[in-house]
Amino acid sequence: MSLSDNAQKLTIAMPKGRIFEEAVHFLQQAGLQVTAELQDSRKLIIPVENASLEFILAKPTDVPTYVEYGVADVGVVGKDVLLEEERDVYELLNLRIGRCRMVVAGLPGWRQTEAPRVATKYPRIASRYFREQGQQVEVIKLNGSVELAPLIGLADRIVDIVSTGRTLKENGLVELEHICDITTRLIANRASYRMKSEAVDDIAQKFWEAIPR
Ligand SMILES: Nc1ncnc2c1ncn2[C@@H]1O[C@H](COP(=O)(O)OP(=O)(O)OP(=O)(O)O)[C@@H](O)[C@H]1O
Ligand SMILES: O=P(O)(O)OC[C@H]1O[C@H](OP(=O)(O)OP(=O)(O)O)[C@H](O)[C@@H]1O
Repeated sequence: MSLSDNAQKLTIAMPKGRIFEEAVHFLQQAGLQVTAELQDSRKLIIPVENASLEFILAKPTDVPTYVEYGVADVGVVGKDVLLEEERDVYELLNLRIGRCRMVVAGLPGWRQTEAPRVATKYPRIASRYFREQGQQVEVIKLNGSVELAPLIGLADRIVDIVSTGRTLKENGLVELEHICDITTRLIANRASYRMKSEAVDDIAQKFWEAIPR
């Protein structure tokens, strides 16, 4: 049964920013009628004509929040955000897009110091990683351009995302430890997964078939 025949309206939270284009292309590959409005408009709520679908365009870090609270039934979001935000949602699919990796990085020739400082956009991921490594660190939360921290003496190391490695290289930093690989995921609200199971299963099936293999 197609979504348009399905009486259950589905709200999908989409991540604005870096992976938005890739996510929109994925939706098109999954056969969803994505209009140019989804890409060109500044609107944040975009209904899909003739389909029981509605997109909300959110900051990536907020996608799991909208899904946990049920104002979005499903969401497209990076695994880094899921690991950092720890929201109570179902993770349905690894979409295998938005590929990158979470690493520890710093200046070459870095040496262990007493309780080193680690700067990151991901304090929970960083704290958990160093705890698992048995290392005591002071985590400093930043909201972006994290590579600055070792260059200006704010921190000894950073925990951040890398994909091409260009930002690290152009700032004279090197990868020191690999934490985990990151890709984009499809998540669902727990109640929607039961109450709108037909519509959620339908969209999950369409996404499953569109996953690059
Ligand atoms: N360099 C990268 N290469 C590939 N994917 C990335 C990269 N950086 C982030 N991502 C993925 O894209 C998602 C969104 O990243 P983006 O930078 O757009 O969000 P953000 O950090 O919330 O935005 P902002 O940088 O404006 O604060 C991340 O959650 C991650 O999964
Ligand atoms: O390995 P690269 O291809 O150079 O990508 C890595 C950069 O991408 C992300 O930054 P983003 O552009 O998302 O901005 P931000 O620093 O504000 O997070 C990440 O924080 C790194 O800075």
